[in-house]
Amino acid sequence: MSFPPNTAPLFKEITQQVASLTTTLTTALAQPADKPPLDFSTAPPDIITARDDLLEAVRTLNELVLGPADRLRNMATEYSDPATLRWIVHFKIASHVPSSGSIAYPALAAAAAVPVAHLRRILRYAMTNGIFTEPASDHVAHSPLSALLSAPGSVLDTVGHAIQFSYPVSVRMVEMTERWEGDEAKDHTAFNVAFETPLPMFGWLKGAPDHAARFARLMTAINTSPAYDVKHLVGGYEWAGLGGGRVVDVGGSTGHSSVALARAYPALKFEIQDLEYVVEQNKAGVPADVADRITFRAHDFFTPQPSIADVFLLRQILHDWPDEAAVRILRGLVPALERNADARVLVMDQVVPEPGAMPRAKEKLARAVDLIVLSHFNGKQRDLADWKGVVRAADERLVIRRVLRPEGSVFALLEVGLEDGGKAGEVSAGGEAVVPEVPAVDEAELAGTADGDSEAALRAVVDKMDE
Ligand SMILES: C[S@@+](CC[C@H](N)C(=O)[O-])C[C@H]1O[C@@H](n2cnc3c(N)ncnc32)[C@H](O)[C@@H]1O
Repeated sequence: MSFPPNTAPLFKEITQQVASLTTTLTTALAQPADKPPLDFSTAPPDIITARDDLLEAVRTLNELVLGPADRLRNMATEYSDPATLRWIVHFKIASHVPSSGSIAYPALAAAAAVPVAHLRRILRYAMTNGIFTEPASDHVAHSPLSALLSAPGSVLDTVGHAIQFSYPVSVRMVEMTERWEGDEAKDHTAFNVAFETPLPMFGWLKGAPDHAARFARLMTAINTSPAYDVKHLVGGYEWAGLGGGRVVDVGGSTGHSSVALARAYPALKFEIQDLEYVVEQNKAGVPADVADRITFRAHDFFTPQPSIADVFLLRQILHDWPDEAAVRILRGLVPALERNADARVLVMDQVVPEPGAMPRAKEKLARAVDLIVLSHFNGKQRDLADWKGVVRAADERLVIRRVLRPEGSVFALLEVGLEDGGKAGEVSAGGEAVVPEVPAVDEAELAGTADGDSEAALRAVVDKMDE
């Protein structure tokens, strides 16, 4: 028996990567070699890439050493990791452990109101994952990991939401498929099975204030992280070229995108559209310096667009919806595009890469988000073929003219317009244009392929729903 031949070279490569990253951290960041930063998210891009490469190499080495059978066994049997974490978070164990020193198991059990026998066995398993330590016989103390679970903060919010909300949903995907066989209704999901409710997730959250508040904090944290920053919208498109044009921010929520754009482009005017109650909540909150150029309008985006504008912005809207709904939202904008030959739709959302096109860890994360939106509310993270499918299904004259990828942004900008709008390819790219000029290519790519077939099927479904 031996390890695969590429094991030793990989180990050597990892050693070199560790040495190089350590040097970079100590010199570039003046970081003591024995104390690496815990949070790499704010590090310069080259350091993040070096760390990603190292993690990928370590993962590959781990897989080589394990071999196929043990890799599968590990994947299948590590369910105790999330299960114990869920128990610890649910009973708020970490908050009862002192920040320094330790506490005896019976005292900790009494403080958390749990049976000491369960506590001891579950914590001793968790300790093998580095959560808590047992520095003296029958005493529990914090580890760096458990300390993060002891007080409110973004780590506890992320872990708590994942483990108490999404994890029970994820294990119900079998029932979702068996019960609804791929039906895309928002109330036919693994969430509905796990939470035994007929309500769609966002409707259910309205009646669950604790879950809703944590979810809102999490969304705020994500939306304010660098990859989601609204600066990518502001700098990623040729807004200045619109002169004194009008932008409709469809599903604009609080209007933070429009406010940022209004500040950067003093000639532009904005209308923020959303559901009536959202408009009522937000219309008084527009900052005074841009208030004269921003208006609100209650509008359901499943109905025809009433406003005239140069740009209809759909930021983080369509991924919330299954294909048939995304098609109806886009279709609602077509009359507005017909009214103004210069008008375009700007979709800011993720474009999932082709399988294998990015490092595995990143691809895994992107695909995990896709499974979350599928299992929770029948949403969809789309690749380019999916985007082309929904766009063409909305109206056969509608095309993706360009896909712009602002550097550092998790989202791409898809410029969508009517084929006969006469604007294709005229505007220079504000980021990397991966599809410089699309219509003819789209037709060829879609025709006769599985995507073309699904687009036709999709259009038929939506046409039927419209009847
Ligand atoms: C994920 S948020 C995106 C908000 C904003 N565009 C952004 O980028 O942060 C989705 C928004 O769509 C709005 N929305 C949901 N259903 C809607 C509908 N039928 N018509 C109009 N807006 C709707 C929600 O109220 C929410 O503000």
